[in-house]
Order: sequence, then C-alpha cells, then structure tokens
Amino acid sequence: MSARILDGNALSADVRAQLAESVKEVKARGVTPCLVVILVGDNPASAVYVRNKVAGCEKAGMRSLRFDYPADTDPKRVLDKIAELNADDSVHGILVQLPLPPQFEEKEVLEAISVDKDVDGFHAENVGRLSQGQRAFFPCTPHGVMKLLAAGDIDVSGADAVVIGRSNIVGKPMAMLLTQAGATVTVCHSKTRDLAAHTRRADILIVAIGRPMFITGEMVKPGAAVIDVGMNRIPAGLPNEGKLCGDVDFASVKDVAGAITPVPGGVGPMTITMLLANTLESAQRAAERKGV
Ligand SMILES: Nc1nc2c(c(=O)[nH]1)N[C@@H](CN(C=O)c1ccc(C(=O)N[C@@H](CCC(=O)O)C(=O)O)cc1)CN2
Ligand SMILES: [Mg+2]
Repeated sequence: MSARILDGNALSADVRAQLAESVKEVKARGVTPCLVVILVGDNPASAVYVRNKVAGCEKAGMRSLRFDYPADTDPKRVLDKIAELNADDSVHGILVQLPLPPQFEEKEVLEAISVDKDVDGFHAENVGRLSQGQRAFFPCTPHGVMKLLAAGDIDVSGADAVVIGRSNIVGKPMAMLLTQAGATVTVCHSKTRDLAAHTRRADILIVAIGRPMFITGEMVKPGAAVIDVGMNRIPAGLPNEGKLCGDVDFASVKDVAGAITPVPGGVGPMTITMLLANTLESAQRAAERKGV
C-alpha cells in the first residue's frame, strides 16, 4: 500500500488563512506585525525564499521590509542595520537569510538580533529557552515539521523518532521539539555507524542530511512516518536530472512508509508559514507589553 501524503502546501494554506484572521485582530489593537528580511549577496535560491517571505507577509496582511546588500559588504554595515532595527518598536521580526558570504561570522550576526525579534529562532538564547521548555521562538523548519505531524495525526508521544542531521537550524532543534513532545529521540549524522539499524526502528524518521534520495525503502520501518527536510537537485545521469528532490527516495519509500512528505510541497512551504506565525506571535507579545 502507498503511504499517506503529508501535504505541506495544503496545511500551509490552512495555517496562513488562520494567521490572516489573527493579524486582523492584532491590527485592531493598533499593532501591525512587521518582518524585516536582510539578504546579502546574490544566491539565486536565497533570492526566491526572500521574495516568498515578503509576499507571504503581504498576503497575510503584515508589513515587511527588505534590505539587500552586495556580496562583498563589510559585515559591520549589516550589524549596524540590525542594531537600528532592534531599536525600532515598529519592527517585530528580523531575519538574515542564510547562507551568508564567507567574510561573515554567521554566529556573530545571528546573536546581534534581539532575542525578542529573532523570529528564525536561531539566537543562542532562544535555543536555550527551547531546550528548557520555556517560551521561545521555535526555528521555522522543525516547527513546521511538528505541525505536519500533528495535522497528519502522527502520535509523537512514546514514538521512537530518529533524526538524521545535527545542524543548528534543523537537526538539533528538531530533536528538542520531538523530545518535548514525548518521543524517544536518536540523532544520527555522518559519523553514525550502521545508520540503517537506526532508521529501521524509527516510527518517525526525519531526514535532513543533504544527500539526494539517500534514504531508500529498505531502510524504513513499515508504517513509519517519513519526513523529508532535504532539498537537492537530481544528480546528472539519473532520470529527471536537475529536478528538485529530497533526501528520501520517494519512489521506494512510499511503498513502505505509512505517511510521507513530498519534495517539493512537504516541509518547505511550512518553513515560511511558521516564520509568519512567529512574526505574528512577536507582534502579539508587543501588543501585550503595550497593554493594548
Ligand atoms: N534565515 C534563514 N535562512 C534559511 C532558512 C531559514 O529558515 N531561515 N531555511 C532555508 C531556506 N528557506 C527559508 O529561508 C526555505 C527553503 C525552502 C522552502 C520551500 O518552500 N521549498 C519548496 C521548493 C522550492 C523550490 O521550488 O525551489 C518546497 O520544498 O516545496 C522555503 C524556505 C535556508 N536558509
Ligand atoms: Mg529550511
């Protein structure tokens, strides 16, 4: 039997419709949610994501501003802009699109953003708060995965969850969110011995390893929920060369898994949706602080 598709486009549309209603409410209290997106350099994929973030804000009724810098920009210019935005009460969310050009120290830039406006959830304090179960902005991709699991009625509490990948953006926060939701979590990565022994016992398998179609049907437990966070191009010489694909070999895994996310149309759209949700939450917190 073929796996149930966990449709990120459909869920995104539902969540964004709800967000638009909540945006109206906070605007009626005199606060218009505002996201600022900073893009440095000319990475074509980043340009598309930034455009989609700005368009997503507009569609949800939020304000957005973008600042574009050339690839050879002195990091100080960006840090100065962040300081200015931190002090601007009309701004609720600030994000710097990743990756940054090599002259930037990524950590320095991410830590410069006020914790209260860190809607990407990458600031060390937000990560620490998340790890302790305190109120925090959750990183958008793992947050989107949790929404997909919930919408797909996948039981997380008590499940054996395996996360492949240990990045700060996906793997580590993903493991924290799953742990908090009651899963028993194993984090695997490039140095893991006998990866398949881990993946084969996962009720929930989250794959963020960055290798095209790496997880095949024989590595998956029958009935498992398989969440593909990868975004790659199909390598030369294979059918559909150059087309977008995930880290999961969809064709073989769909016949084994119980539920699966496609690429495109699975986790990706949820990333921007959860960014909008975090921006709204930041604006709601600002309204509370203002007592309106
Ligand atoms: N500051 C940040 N930088 C980056 C993040 C992030 O969350 N914050 N994540 C990624 C890029 N990203 C958003 O920024 C992102 C990636 C993919 C998608 C998406 O919708 N993908 C589509 C396919 C898109 C295509 O056709 O190329 C899908 O999977 O259906 C949205 C956002 C790295 N940088
Ligand atoms: Mg992402």
